[in-house]
Amino acid sequence: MTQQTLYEKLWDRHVVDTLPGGEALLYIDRHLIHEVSSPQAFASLREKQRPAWRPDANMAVPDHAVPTRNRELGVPGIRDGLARQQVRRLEDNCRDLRIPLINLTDQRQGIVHVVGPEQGLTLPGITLVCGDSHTSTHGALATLSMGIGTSEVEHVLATQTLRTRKLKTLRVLFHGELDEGVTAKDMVLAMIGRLGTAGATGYAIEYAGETVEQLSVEARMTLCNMSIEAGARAGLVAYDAVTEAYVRDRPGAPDGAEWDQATAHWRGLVSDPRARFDREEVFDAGALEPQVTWGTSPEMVVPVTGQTPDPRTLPAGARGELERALAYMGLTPGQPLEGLPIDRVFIGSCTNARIEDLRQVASLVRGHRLSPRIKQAIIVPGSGLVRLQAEREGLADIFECAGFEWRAAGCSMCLGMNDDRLAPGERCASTSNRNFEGRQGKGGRTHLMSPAMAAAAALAGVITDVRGL
Ligand SMILES: CC(C)[C@H](C(=O)O)[C@@H](O)C(=O)O
Ligand code: SF4
Repeated sequence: MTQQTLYEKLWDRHVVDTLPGGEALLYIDRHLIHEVSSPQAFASLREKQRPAWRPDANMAVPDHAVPTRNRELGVPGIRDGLARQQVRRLEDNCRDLRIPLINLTDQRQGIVHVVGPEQGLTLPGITLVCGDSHTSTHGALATLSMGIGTSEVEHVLATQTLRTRKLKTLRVLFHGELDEGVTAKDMVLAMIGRLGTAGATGYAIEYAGETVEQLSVEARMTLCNMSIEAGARAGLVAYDAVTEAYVRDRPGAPDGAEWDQATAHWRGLVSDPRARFDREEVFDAGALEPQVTWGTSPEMVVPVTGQTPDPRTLPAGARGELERALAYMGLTPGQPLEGLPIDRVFIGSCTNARIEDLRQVASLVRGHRLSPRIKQAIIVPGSGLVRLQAEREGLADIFECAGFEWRAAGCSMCLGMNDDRLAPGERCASTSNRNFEGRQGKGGRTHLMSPAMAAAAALAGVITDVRGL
């Protein structure tokens, strides 16, 4: 029997046609929509008077531009005019094309990549796209998921298909047991550190090995989420009993006889034992330390016990990027990361704002107070349902007693498109996925890390090794 990788199986089952020039037409089972990347697509369809081909295959939710305070005010409560218009336009567009929308005041609202899996809109074996690069997140459920551009959003709305090229396959194997305080975030940051931000360009990454098998679906989402930060278009984890337990009873999951049929099919969503990958990378997860980025790209990452690099160790022509990053970050060559004073803490984003992330933070900050050095520490749940769950479990009280601000769901300070921003020069311990210049606000300095490490930084007021807490 031919041996196929998971990616190849998902691909073959969705190809509608092969096109001249090496592209294929791929059937798209699920399309998720947010307010930032969709307006032109809707406008163009309106101009051409084209309807949505399958409105019910879509789901829209505003997340990027939404405020994380005063949410009871709904859309009129959005202070920024542009943001208000974006959210309003999403509502209007969905009404016009009869596309289901989870609106701002709906309890299920949240970051599109948190909402999809939570609602069972993301299912094993399907193809899923969204006009957002972190759509790779959904691959944690053995879903072929990819970020697309605005013109492709239009194409998917109109035809329920995507023109795309087949990716190469990269298997990233993690062996060994993670140390206490070391998480999926550290695994993926270490991977990006080794591969570089363009290291997996043109590939779909499948995460495998016993470390990955031991991870929860939420942690697998953290891995898949940041695949794009290594240049990969998609991330995948094979279907197993962990996946099955996660999907069961989700609102969009099949039930009754359909559940049995579906799971019988889903159990085949694994790479065959002798399937050939185009490339393989192996990591010793047991030797991993908590990771922290020091620079302005996710690949500029070191273990927390490490230090910033020294550009002088590179040939003269190659120093520019490091020098610029160090200058922007206000750091010097060879400076240790541990002990670096932090101004703000952001715990949130589609990488790390699910309930398990919040439980981990709560377990560390319970009964403690934020360091007086910290100007502000915010915790932004990935969805309204995560927020509700955290409140039920008493986590929100723990956060507030410790001095954190407890907010409503959205992308928040992951990117400066809403009210939550860094001021110039401020240094932030952040659980998000991008540390580009100005990403969290003009002149802001971002250090990416796990929720556990961000919690440790909040208590210590400086970057600190969570293993010592
Ligand atoms: C605004 C949106 C299109 C963008 C993305 O594609 O990823 C954003 O979510 C991000 O994280 O930078
Ligand atoms: S949380 Fe951040 S990375 Fe995720 S979709 Fe929103 S802006 Fe993009």
